[in-house]
Amino acid sequence: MAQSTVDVSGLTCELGGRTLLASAALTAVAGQSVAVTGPSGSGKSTLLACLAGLRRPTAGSVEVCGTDVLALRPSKAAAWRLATIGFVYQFGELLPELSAVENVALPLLIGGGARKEAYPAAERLLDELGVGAVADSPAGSLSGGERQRVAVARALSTRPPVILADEPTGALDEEATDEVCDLLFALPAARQCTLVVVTHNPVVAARADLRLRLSGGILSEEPCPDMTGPAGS
Ligand SMILES: Nc1ncnc2c1ncn2[C@@H]1O[C@H](COP(=O)(O)OP(=O)(O)OP(=O)(O)O)[C@@H](O)[C@H]1O
Repeated sequence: MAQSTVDVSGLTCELGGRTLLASAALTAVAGQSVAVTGPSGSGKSTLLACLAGLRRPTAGSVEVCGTDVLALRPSKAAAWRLATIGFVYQFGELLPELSAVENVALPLLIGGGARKEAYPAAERLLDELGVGAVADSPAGSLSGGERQRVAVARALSTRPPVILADEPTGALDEEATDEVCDLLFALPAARQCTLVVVTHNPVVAARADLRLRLSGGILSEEPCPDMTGPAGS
């Protein structure tokens, strides 16, 4: 069996007097996609923050690609995160004054990469993701769909084994949602990475290999939805 890239157990997180995660468990392997749904405020983003070592849980263990995330020293955590995790957020969170290619090259430059390698690599990624034509456009001028594709390219720039996407299609119309989903859900197989997507959209969640729901602190597996009926058609 493939080795887990994400291995979480007993994850408990109490915040503001609420138990957002009560002994949650999650295991995912390279090549697998996971969707997490649940009511607003249930703690989905908090779960991602725990996976990335950005939030310290109250209890439990978080292992990502063999690293005990909770044991990471603060001085090592940022470099580990840069190499291991790519983030995609709801509004892209690109730097609007920088061009698309500059945004995508940035993680490579921050990681100590040379400009002469970072920029061609960023351009290649933008081409691969179908947004090569906007490489030199300021990120602030892009459409929602273009912005999210560029955000995915940025997340992939350091070739991380884990991609965490928090409502990556939450600001997109149906057509752009489909396009960005096509791109995102192709990543695990194409790049042998693990994708964890937080979403409110059941159509997006249905595309994942593993669907989890977080509600009342309980993270539980959801059965494969029937998308053939009137509600899903
Ligand atoms: N630093 C904090 N201190 C106290 N409460 C917090 C803190 N950060 C987040 N919360 C609360 O924790 C709860 C869970 O937040 P989180 O963003 O993880 O939920 P979510 O499921 O991702 O929500 P949404 O779907 O609306 O994005 C919310 O009620 C939020 O207000």
